[in-house]
Amino acid sequence: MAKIAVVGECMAELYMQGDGYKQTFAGDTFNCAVYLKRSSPKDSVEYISVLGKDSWSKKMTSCFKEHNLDTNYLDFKDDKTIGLYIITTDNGERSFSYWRGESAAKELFTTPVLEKIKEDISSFDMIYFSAISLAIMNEKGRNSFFETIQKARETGVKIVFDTNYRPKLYTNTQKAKDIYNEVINYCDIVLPSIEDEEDLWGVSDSNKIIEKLKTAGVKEIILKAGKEDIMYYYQNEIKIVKIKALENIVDSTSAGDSFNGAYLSARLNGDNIEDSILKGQELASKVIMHKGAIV
Ligand SMILES: Nc1ncnc2c1ncn2[C@@H]1O[C@H](COP(=O)(O)OP(=O)(O)O)[C@@H](O)[C@H]1O
Ligand SMILES: O=C(O)C(=O)C[C@H](O)[C@H](O)COP(=O)(O)O
Repeated sequence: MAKIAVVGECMAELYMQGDGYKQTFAGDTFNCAVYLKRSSPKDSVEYISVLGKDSWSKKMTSCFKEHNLDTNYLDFKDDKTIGLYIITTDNGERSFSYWRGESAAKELFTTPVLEKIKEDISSFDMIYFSAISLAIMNEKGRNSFFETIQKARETGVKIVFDTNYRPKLYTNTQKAKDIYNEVINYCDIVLPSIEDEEDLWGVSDSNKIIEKLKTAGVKEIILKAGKEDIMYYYQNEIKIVKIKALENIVDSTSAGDSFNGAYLSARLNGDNIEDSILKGQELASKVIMHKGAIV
């Protein structure tokens, strides 16, 4: 049984259904955690976050449990709550509006449970987080987090990063670049997407994107590119996996997160890179044919 720690923020999610809105819970790291757990139910997937003590935070905790996520390192802040986002789609391509000002998750890696996390962190096989997890943390939390993953990595824990770039979470682009440039030095596996790289760096050359991560010491890189073929780097080779492009998708929300969940589950269970990419692709192809992050 593998043990995976997933660090980040889950929010209330709203999307149009019929004449009104359907409310669920979602957030990039949570989405990956759910799909990872579904893909390998025997593995333990621990969702690490900070919630409030209000009724919405309680509903969210129940939702984590319904998805069979472990919740041993959740913390709960007085006078805080959870964030909210609404999905809008245009020909299936999603965009988001956010309300996350009072979100307790901004306190990640600053609350009392941090001591327990630090003590236990080397018992995990893998730690997964995203650029969104890093962007919502305050400076103190991010520094504690970086210290924790560096120590964990020294004991053999695999560190996995999804580059999900959300400009609204930064006061300026340079801050996002600085965080990215630091964190890639601490990672074993990075799961970027061409769209994020273009948005943050203005770079769409796949070889350049891979070269930069490789130079930082990343050993496994899977470059997602929507409906385009996937380029990967592993054991000093760069290769391409062909994918079947789908037209007329319903909602691209969570394409990357579901891909990551199925991919990592396959890797943890001994599949090779190409088979794991195909499993990620297969799941993402189903998810984008439905509304919402969790289908
Ligand atoms: N239109 C599509 N047709 C087929 N597969 C897709 C399509 N859109 C996304 N995918 C799958 O989902 C993965 C992640 O999509 P992408 O849009 O690159 O990530 P993100 O959601 O992080 O922006 C892709 O690598 C691919 O496997
Ligand atoms: O944007 C955020 O802060 C969220 O967490 C909301 C969404 O659930 C994810 O962004 C979906 O992620 P993708 O897999 O890239 O579509």
